[in-house]
Amino acid sequence: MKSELVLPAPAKLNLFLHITGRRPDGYHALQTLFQFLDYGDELGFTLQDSLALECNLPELVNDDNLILKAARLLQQETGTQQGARIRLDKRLPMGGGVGGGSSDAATTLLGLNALWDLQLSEERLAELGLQLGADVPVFVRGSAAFAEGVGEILTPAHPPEYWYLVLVPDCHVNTVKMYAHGDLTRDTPAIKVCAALETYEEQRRQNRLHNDFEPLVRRLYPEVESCIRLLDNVPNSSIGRAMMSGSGACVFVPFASREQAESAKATISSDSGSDIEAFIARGVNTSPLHSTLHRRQAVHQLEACST
Ligand SMILES: C[C@](O)(CO)[C@H](O)COP(=O)(O)OP(=O)(O)OC[C@H]1O[C@@H](n2ccc(N)nc2=O)[C@H](O)[C@@H]1O
Ligand SMILES: Nc1ncnc2c1ncn2[C@@H]1O[C@H](COP(=O)(O)OP(=O)(O)OP(=O)(O)O)[C@@H](O)[C@H]1O
Repeated sequence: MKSELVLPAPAKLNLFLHITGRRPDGYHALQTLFQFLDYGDELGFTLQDSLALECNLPELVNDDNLILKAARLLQQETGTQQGARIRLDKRLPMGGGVGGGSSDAATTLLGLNALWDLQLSEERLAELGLQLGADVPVFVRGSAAFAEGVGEILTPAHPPEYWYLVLVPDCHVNTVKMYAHGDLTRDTPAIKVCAALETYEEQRRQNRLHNDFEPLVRRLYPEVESCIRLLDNVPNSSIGRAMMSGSGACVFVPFASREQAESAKATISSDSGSDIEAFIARGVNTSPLHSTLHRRQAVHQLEACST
């Protein structure tokens, strides 16, 4: 039986997000700090003649799925005739602002590049990824980063790797609609990359970080507003205030340890008496996708040495 290449597709958080302008093509100029979470979807890749996608959520199996788009883009780019059975175990909330679809696309680009032995550089894969979505390049590069442009100009960053309690409000926020909304703030002054990175932790401690989507999304989606209030008002040992990721809906709050995040999660579910979906994950500056691929490469090198 052919073996399956199993790879993670981690979530991301936007630790802050500024919209600094709108380009002539309608896309928005951003400045944002991306960090990965050690939590996400799982993909499995097995060689076969044709392309096929399987998923625990059957409604995600369609031609618009970014996984199939990424696989076809690689076939077009390289002319390869190879195919694959791709298994998606979907765990990340959709329309959650944690980049699930984009991460799946990036894992597919890196996974099939390895499975089909295409030898494309990470730089080329990031360029291909940008054709699929503005959030794909950071997942391809695999390093926490300060991002500019539409999110593709990346400067590696090393924010503290806190534990996060992430609440998943019971609503889907449509990214395209939020970017198009008349009330969105689009004129946050641009900051210098070195200043942004040097002062990040101090700004965070002083609760001075912000996400330009947040006021609009809180106003339009009461579910998001109430999750942020819940995180800010329930007594807990968080080390900062709650913020929203991307264009929403997920909101997150940092803790110094997993235990503290677990205990806040328990307090929130008992005090609020609600069953809001939540998960705990660690912020990591190297993508779990890249850690897995590096381990796999090291094992292959060891095997090659011992034969
Ligand atoms: C909100 C974020 O998640 C922050 O990281 C991203 O900016 C969204 O990235 P994404 O979901 O990968 O977005 P894409 O799939 O590339 O674009 C969807 C739509 O969002 C709008 N869009 C996206 C990114 C951007 N910098 N400006 C935009 O105006 C465009 O109308 C675009 O047609
Ligand atoms: N593999 C995929 N997984 C999830 N959604 C996908 C996928 N491929 C395409 N989509 C489509 O993309 C939409 C948004 O998905 P996603 O989960 O990436 O949103 P998001 O977390 O808000 O992303 P972002 O933070 O990049 O704005 C979904 O509603 C779905 O229609």
